[in-house]
Amino acid sequence: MTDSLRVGLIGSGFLARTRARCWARVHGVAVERAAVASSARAKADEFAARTGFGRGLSVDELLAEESIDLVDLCVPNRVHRELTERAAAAGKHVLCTKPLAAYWGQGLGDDASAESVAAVDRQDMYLRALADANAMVEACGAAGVKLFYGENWIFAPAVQRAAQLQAASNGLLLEMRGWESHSGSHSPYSKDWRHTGGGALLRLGAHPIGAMLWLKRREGLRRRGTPTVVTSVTAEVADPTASAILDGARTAVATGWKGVESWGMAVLHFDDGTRGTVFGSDLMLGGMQSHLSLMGSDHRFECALSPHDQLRAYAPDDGTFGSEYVMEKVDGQAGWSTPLPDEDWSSGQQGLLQAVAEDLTADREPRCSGALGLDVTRIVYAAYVSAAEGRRVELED
Ligand SMILES: NC(=O)C1=CN([C@@H]2O[C@H](COP(=O)(O)OP(=O)(O)OC[C@H]3O[C@@H](n4cnc5c(N)ncnc54)[C@H](OP(=O)(O)O)[C@@H]3O)[C@@H](O)[C@H]2O)C=CC1
Ligand SMILES: O=C1CO[C@H](CO)[C@@H](O)[C@@H]1O
Repeated sequence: MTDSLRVGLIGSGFLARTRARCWARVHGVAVERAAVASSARAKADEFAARTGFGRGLSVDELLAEESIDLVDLCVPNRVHRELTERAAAAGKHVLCTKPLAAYWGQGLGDDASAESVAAVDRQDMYLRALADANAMVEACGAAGVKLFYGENWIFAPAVQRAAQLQAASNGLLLEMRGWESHSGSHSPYSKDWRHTGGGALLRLGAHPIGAMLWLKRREGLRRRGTPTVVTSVTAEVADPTASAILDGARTAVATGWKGVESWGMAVLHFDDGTRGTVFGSDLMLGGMQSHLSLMGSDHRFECALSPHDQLRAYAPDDGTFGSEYVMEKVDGQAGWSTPLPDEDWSSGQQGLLQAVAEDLTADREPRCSGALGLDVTRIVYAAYVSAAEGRRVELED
């Protein structure tokens, strides 16, 4: 048991910026923001200077830095496995963001096109992605380091409080509905199977899937002494922006997806007969929409992660509030808006890092572990099989 933690960050993009803010606010554990590495050393130096996150290093240097305890991976899905294995081999604990693993063209060669990756049979994708997720869990186990799965939804205060109230009720969660949606990712990697390994269902739907698995697992353990798990999945995916009819129409949502879906839905069938329905969509204007509805036998919760209306603002024009930020994926200020008072808190990013720091320094089981990430990967790729083959997929398949 220690009370300090030295963190190395890999990546200097969107998530890395969020993590840099959140690591600075962890309390009760002395977190040293030791170093950052990115695809290029210059980017790491610039990130360190801008955010105050230690110093810039190359990835090799960061992994060789003996004093770093935990590596926080904020890099495209394509490199999650490789960097997790390298960090574990270097004796470092790992926090890997969602999705834990993905199919981005393993086995096709470095020059495979986005189209050839997209054409791979979904069963093969399922097996490859799952093999990677398993390998990550095993590598960390063999090295004796912890693998944390970075699912922020679980630590959103709204979800945490709902889970606490649910535990206090007698009720059973009968139906859950969750979605994360916006109008298209900022990341150029996200449009391409070769980097992301899927579309909206993987990139956005992974969040509600993670939260649902976590909630039903807890509920099962509490009510019947065994985790409630998903046994089969039914799903649909599509890219409605590829429609020729869209040509010439005014379009504010992202377009140009390279074979990945911009919309996906999956029905999770739990072994107690209850259901979870998940949506991931890049077709929803109006900023980040993250919501979880929990319909219990004697209760109901509406967890509004984003937006929520703790603060509503009106501005006659863009620029009324200077260059102030409103919320994720909202660029303008004009009209009514919902500036989130503390987005890192309400999204659960802050709570996630607090939990990682506490679990590591207390040397206890991660509250959000690689095993959960593995299950999410399994469900997403089973969903892709279901969507491709038009059938319900049993997870033993
Ligand atoms: N709520 C959440 O939990 C969120 C999770 N994510 C996840 O975070 C990951 C990154 O996404 P995001 O931050 O949006 O993407 P960005 O494109 O904004 O950032 C990715 C970063 O990784 C760097 N990078 C790419 N390849 C390597 C490599 N081999 N070694 C070191 N650095 C590398 C990139 O450098 P360069 O720009 O030079 O290529 C860039 O700095 C994804 O897995 C995504 O799913 C993302 C957003 C939110
Ligand atoms: O939460 C999120 C917000 O959007 C990003 C880009 O689509 C996702 O990668 C991420 O998981």
